[in-house]
Amino acid sequence: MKILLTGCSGQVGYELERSLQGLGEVVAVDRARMDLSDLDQVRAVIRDVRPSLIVNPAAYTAVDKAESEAELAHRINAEAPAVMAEEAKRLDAALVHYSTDYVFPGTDPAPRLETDATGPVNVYGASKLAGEQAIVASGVRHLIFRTSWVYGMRGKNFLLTMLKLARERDELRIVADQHGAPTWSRTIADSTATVLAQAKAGGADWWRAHGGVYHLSSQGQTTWFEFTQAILEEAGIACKLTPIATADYPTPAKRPAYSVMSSQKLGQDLCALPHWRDALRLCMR
Ligand SMILES: NC(=O)C1=CN([C@@H]2O[C@H](COP(=O)(O)OP(=O)(O)OC[C@H]3O[C@@H](n4cnc5c(N)ncnc54)[C@H](OP(=O)(O)O)[C@@H]3O)[C@@H](O)[C@H]2O)C=CC1
Ligand SMILES: Cc1cn([C@H]2C[C@H](O)[C@@H](COP(=O)(O)OP(=O)(O)O[C@H]3O[C@@H](C)C(=O)[C@@H](O)[C@H]3O)O2)c(=O)[nH]c1=O
Repeated sequence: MKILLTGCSGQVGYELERSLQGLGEVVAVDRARMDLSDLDQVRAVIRDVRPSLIVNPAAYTAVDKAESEAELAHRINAEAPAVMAEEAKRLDAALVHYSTDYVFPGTDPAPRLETDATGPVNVYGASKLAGEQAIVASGVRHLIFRTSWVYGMRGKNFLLTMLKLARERDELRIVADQHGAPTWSRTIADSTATVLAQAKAGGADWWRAHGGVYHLSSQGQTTWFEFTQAILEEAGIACKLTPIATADYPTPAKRPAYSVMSSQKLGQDLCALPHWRDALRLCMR
């Protein structure tokens, strides 16, 4: 199996480059080799590499900035995946793509299922949903993993921001009315590899039976405030934490109040997922 992996400098891409090694030859490309805002280049690289599988964790992930860069976010998160899908189909290859809890409006306080109605409340979420829809519409063999609140010990993420701020400030004010499930980048990469090992063994029949959209988030749920408490507890850092309302932390992008997803479908069919608190402990150790 020849795997074209995008975004290998990102949180998930970095972990995937390691996790996918046992599955075949991994051709990992970064922005310098394949810029997702250049659709001709995306097409050309795929035609040059001729993969049997494309794994695409690259994305425009700056949620607030996307509000003022909607066109760029849409090109990277929707149009580039559409080109990947089209080219993968031409090659009879499969496509693994990542999406987000932010495709949901977050108004209903029950874990979302894959079959639930979407309705993004910000530009980033809308661009990611458009990417999902383009892939599904293309008819390519695909897996779309919707994940949430991704963190790890490298890259740009909430955990590293909180560790930095807690060392610099006496007090942190953190929103306590947005609910979600923090998910370690390594959990995403290892789960992807587990599922792809099954796909490799099962061939075309496997994709017919199991292809589609899956929620891939850690078990349990929390708020950004409680997540910060847990991070500082693991790091042994004492800093005053004050819970605040979303309204007291104005941002350019609106965020869903409740974006917990049920990963039961993935857990039952293909791969068990850890509780967010256990994964956080493991990550920080
Ligand atoms: N981060 C999160 O909290 C969440 C992420 N997701 C989804 O999971 C997936 C992985 O996210 P994550 O690893 O956290 O994201 P990161 O922001 O850590 O990494 C994004 C990657 O995309 C690359 N990239 C961005 N723009 C371009 C471009 N124009 N051309 C080529 N590469 C580009 C970045 O390259 P460079 O280093 O050069 O910028 C980087 O390698 C994405 O699909 C994201 O939407 C879903 C839910 C939560
Ligand atoms: C820095 C900071 C943030 N916050 C709030 C702002 C926001 O509501 C919440 C999270 O902040 P962030 O901007 O780090 O997180 P955000 O960029 O919204 O994270 C999202 O990223 C994209 C890519 C996804 O797909 C989502 O699943 C989700 O992980 O924390 C505070 O309350 N206090 C603070 O000091």
